[in-house]
Amino acid sequence: MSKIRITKQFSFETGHALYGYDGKCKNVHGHSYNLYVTVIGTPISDTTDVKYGMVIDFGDLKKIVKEEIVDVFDHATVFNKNTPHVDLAKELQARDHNVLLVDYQPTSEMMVIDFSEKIKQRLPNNIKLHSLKLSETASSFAEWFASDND
Ligand SMILES: Nc1nc2c(c(=O)[nH]1)N=C([C@H](O)[C@H](O)COP(=O)(O)OP(=O)(O)OP(=O)(O)O)CN2
Ligand SMILES: [Zn+2]
Repeated sequence: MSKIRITKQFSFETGHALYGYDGKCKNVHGHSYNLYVTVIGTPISDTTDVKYGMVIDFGDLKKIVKEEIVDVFDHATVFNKNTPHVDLAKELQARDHNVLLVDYQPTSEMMVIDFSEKIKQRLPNNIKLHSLKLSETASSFAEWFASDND
């Protein structure tokens, strides 16, 4: 049976700031992120399986990505916890804001690496993460490919 790639798109609104950056993105601001998740596998060939003909049910993929990423990042503001922004984060958290402290500079590149690790650990053994595309503006995106990183 052929290997097939399937893709599901997700969107979420997230704030961030790039501490130490030499441009406007050092300021706290937000993006309407789009995330394209592509997995690869063989469509189920067992005619008695309720998932017959599917690599993975889009709904099952949605559940994984929603729990690991969308529900965590949507309407949160992301700061690098290794920078003085941690003080700002603590102040916001004390005022009941949804703040996410991460162990990296929250660029598209670093976020997509983080997302790849989170999604990979939730996929069934027979399904492989093929690639991710994360766009933060209409003209800017970062991509992760398993083939570049295995
Ligand atoms: N390699 C990266 N460069 C920049 C990132 C990033 O994640 N990776 N992020 C930013 C800012 O967070 C912000 O996204 C600005 O990006 P940019 O595409 O420059 O946004 P503009 O609105 O200026 O884009 P135009 O569509 O060209 O107006 C900065 N750099
Ligand atoms: Zn930005």
